[in-house]
Amino acid sequence: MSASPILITGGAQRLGRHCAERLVDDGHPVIISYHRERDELEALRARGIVTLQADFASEAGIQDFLVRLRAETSSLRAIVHNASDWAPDTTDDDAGENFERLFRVHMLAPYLINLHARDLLEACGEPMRDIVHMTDYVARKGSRKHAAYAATKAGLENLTLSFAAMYAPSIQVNAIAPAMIMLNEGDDQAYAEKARAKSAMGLIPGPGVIHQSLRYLLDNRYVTGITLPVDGGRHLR
Ligand SMILES: NC(=O)C1=CN([C@@H]2O[C@H](COP(=O)(O)OP(=O)(O)OC[C@H]3O[C@@H](n4cnc5c(N)ncnc54)[C@H](OP(=O)(O)O)[C@@H]3O)[C@@H](O)[C@H]2O)C=CC1
Ligand SMILES: Nc1nc2c(c(=O)[nH]1)N=C([C@H](O)[C@@H](O)CO)CN2
Repeated sequence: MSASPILITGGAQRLGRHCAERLVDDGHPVIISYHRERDELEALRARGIVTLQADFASEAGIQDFLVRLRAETSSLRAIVHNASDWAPDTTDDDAGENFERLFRVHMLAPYLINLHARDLLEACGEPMRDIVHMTDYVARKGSRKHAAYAATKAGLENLTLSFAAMYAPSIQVNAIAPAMIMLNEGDDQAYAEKARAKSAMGLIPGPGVIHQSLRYLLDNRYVTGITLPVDGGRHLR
């Protein structure tokens, strides 16, 4: 029986792409979702990674993705809910729409995909099956400029507890809560230095630490319902 694929949502760039490529190196078939088509996707496709378009900003988009996911595979080894919109708060008329969009991307999409793709995980013939939610250090701290983002990540963190209880023992459900892992385009040296100073480890590690954390959860059959901080000791500063 061939191995069941691992689904990584939002896997076209940055952390999700790094993990998708490393999981292929580890021998897993991988499916990613992407929001925007772009040339870089060809390199992933060339490695045999299946790419499915998705817009999780609406329930219709989430349901449409699920239909195409089921057409693509009859089982899954794991689901990594990585897709995310790091939108700052807005104070004008679209503040409510901004919050609702982040709720859909960070909470409704993982919730509906976990509910409606459970049977795909149960169909996996391998001994372990996993769901991993990518949350954020700020889920427990809040954020002055990304309150809606932080609140919806906190909701995703809470969904980890509920689904871990619902799905045990056949499916393990955990979260990874990163702090600064990699910079964004346009981040200058001053921003980078300020970001490094926020953690006890004083560095911006890059996406390898997320693959390591994901590997730990995928390989450990006795861990469920936890949130794994990967934040350089932010809480110590
Ligand atoms: N990078 C960091 O330092 C940190 C990251 N995290 C978390 O780790 C995860 C990965 O971070 P990072 O790689 O920086 O994430 P990105 O900002 O690169 O977002 C990941 C993907 O989410 C997709 N996405 C955004 N909106 C939608 C939507 N409406 N529907 C479907 N997909 C969508 C994007 O797709 P597309 O590109 O195709 O538009 C994007 O490629 C995220 O959950 C993030 O919140 C937490 C703390 C720190
Ligand atoms: N979807 C995203 N979420 C987050 C990002 C990002 O680039 N995309 N970046 C961060 C920052 O690194 C933040 O941790 C800096 O303090 C947080 N979330």
